[in-house]
Amino acid sequence: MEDILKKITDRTKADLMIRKQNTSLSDLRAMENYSRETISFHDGIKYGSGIIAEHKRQSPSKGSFKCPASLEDIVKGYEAAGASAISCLTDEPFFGGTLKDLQEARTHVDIPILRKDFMVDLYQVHEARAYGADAILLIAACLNDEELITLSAEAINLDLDILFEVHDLEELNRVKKVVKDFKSSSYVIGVNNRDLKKFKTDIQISKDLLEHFPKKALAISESGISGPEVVQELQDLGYRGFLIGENFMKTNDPGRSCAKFIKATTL
Ligand SMILES: O=C(O)c1ccccc1NCC(=O)[C@H](O)[C@H](O)COP(=O)(O)O
Repeated sequence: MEDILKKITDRTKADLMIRKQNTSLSDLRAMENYSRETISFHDGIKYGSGIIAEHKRQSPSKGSFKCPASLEDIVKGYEAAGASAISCLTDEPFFGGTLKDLQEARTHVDIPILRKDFMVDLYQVHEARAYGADAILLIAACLNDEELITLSAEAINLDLDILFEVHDLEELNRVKKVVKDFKSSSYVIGVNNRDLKKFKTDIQISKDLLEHFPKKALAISESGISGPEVVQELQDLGYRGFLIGENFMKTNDPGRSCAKFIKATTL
């Protein structure tokens, strides 16, 4: 596991001990969103613009984005722009997000929402459900094979879609072993273009890995997508989804930036 991921997941595990003491599983199950009907993240991407627009206040690589817009304006703006889904960061120490952000976003939009966090424990899958997510992120680099299987089974059980994230062929092969036993053919695999050691992004990683994808997977490219021409290039290769944060959050009006971006990808 890369150092920054270890740092983040160590902190996540420590924070989880406190959250579990404060809020039991039955408290989570009693929350209103826990029993709502989820919206398909997979279908939202497959049949929409493919843009997964991210709400993130800060990141380890870029620091604070100092975006003056409110969460409400941002997520409503993303939906109005034609985003297929929203990615909502809920990690607080490194990304400045909260579960309350997820819960609030849910009240403002009707498109699917991905809980963007570092999932290492079944409890977090229940949190995602309780706070209004439709999908969770499972990062192969943070999980061993058994954990990947256990967390994905729980997500499916709770009607949550899964975005499996990989950085290289070895991780992709591990995810392929997990999804081959899935009854449903609707699974989503994302390639993260960010090198977590150097914090540099390179879309060549997406280009190189696509030929190794399982045929039925919906392919997503994540991070460092700098403009509509990159989306076009990756779309031509077979990518269907594009997870974009910085490009929108570094502007004063992320919704407007997203609208311009989506318009330019469909010209
Ligand atoms: O963004 C980071 O610095 C980062 C560092 C360590 C782990 C994950 C990190 N980012 C999470 C993401 O995957 C991105 O927020 C997402 O793909 C959007 O990327 P971008 O469009 O480059 O903001």
